[in-house]
This record gives sequence, structure tokens and C-alpha cells, in this order.
Amino acid sequence: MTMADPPQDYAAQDPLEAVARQLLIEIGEDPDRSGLRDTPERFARWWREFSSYQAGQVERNFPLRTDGEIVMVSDINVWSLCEHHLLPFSCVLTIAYKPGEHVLGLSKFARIAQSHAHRLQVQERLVRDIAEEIAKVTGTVDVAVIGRGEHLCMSMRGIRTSALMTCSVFDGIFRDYGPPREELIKIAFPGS
Ligand SMILES: Nc1nc2c(ncn2[C@@H]2O[C@H](COP(=O)(O)OP(=O)(O)OP(=O)(O)O)[C@@H](O)[C@H]2O)c(=O)[nH]1
Repeated sequence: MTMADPPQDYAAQDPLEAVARQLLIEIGEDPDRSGLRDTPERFARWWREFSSYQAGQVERNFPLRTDGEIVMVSDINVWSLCEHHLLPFSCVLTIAYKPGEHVLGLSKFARIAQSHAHRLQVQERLVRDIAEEIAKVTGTVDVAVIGRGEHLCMSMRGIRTSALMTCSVFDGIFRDYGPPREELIKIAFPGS
């Protein structure tokens, strides 16, 4: 430090930046080395972005006369954070529902999925939260969600092996084995 560099007042720093700086110190890094100088600020920005998603904001659907068709949207990819280790897990989602008098715009499935993924989650709760919001917004009980996830807390640390976890919610007409559920499973797991 030179006379031109006043000592930084870390107490006055953004609390998330202070956490990142302390974390770097705890793992034996020098937070002042050139490669890490902007890292606390980036860390704070990323956590704020992650926690800025709000669930329950999709309210727009539109009336459409349907004749019992089932709508399925597959291959929605989301990233979430496991609430046990704060490590990411990815999840590929297939969502199905049988519209009543209102249908949901295609992009809204991804919006709903993202809003529930961008919080500290477990995969079982993620698929349940998504199913409940789809049911609420569309006013139907016939909703199914299948999620297939890979958790870095398992592959990157701990047991250090990868595995795919599948969680599903089958409500209404999807609850029993039969054509709607079988068709959904074929779409979620092509080639199986
Ligand atoms: N069911 C479920 N388990 C999860 C999910 N995300 C992480 N886990 C598991 O949560 C468990 C937490 O177990 P603990 O024994 O409390 O934590 P740990 O000592 O870090 O466990 P290990 O990962 O086995 O080292 C681990 O088995 C994780 O694999 C999830 O979304 N659903």
C-alpha cells in the first residue's frame, strides 16, 4: 500500500462482498491479488441476481376453447442450488397439463420453472412447486411435472460420482397408469 492508497474500510463494504472476501481468505487465497480483486463484487452481483427471481408472478393466461387435448412441454433446462451445500444442480423438466378454459403461453412454463429453480431447493420440492403453480395459473388439477437432475454436491464433492435423480408429480388424470401418463413418460424419456 502507498500513501496514495487509503486503507479500505471493509466494515463499510457491501455485506455480500465482505463475505466473499472473507471466504477467499479462509480458503488460503489473497483477495488482493490482481485476478481476485473484482471477485467479491462479482460474487455479490451473482447472489443478488440469483435471489431476484420471484415465484408466483406469472398470472397471464388466455382463454382458448380446447377439446381435451393434453399439452406437454419438454426439455426445459434449469439450474438451481441445493439447499444443503449451496452447490448447483441442473434439472431437465417435462411439464404436462390438460387445459380447462385457459391455456398458458409457451414461454410461461419456462418462466415458472426458472422462478422456482432460482432459490435454495431440493429437487422433490422444485417439481412440486412448479406443478402447484401451473395448476393455480391454469385452474386445472390435471398437471404433471417430471424433473431429471444432476447434483454437483454429489459429483463434485462427497461421494464424487454422478447419478441422475428423477422426481415426478402426477396429479389428476396423470395419477393413474394410462395413456396420458404413458405418453408423458415417452416424451420425458425418449428411447426408453
Ligand atoms: N433427496 C434429495 N437429496 C438431495 C438433494 N440435493 C442434495 N441431496 C442430498 O442431501 C444429502 C445431505 O446429506 P448429509 O448427510 O446431511 O450431508 P453430507 O454429509 O454433506 O452428505 P454427503 O453428500 O453424503 O457427503 C446428501 O445425501 C445429498 O446427496 C435433493 O434435491 N434431493
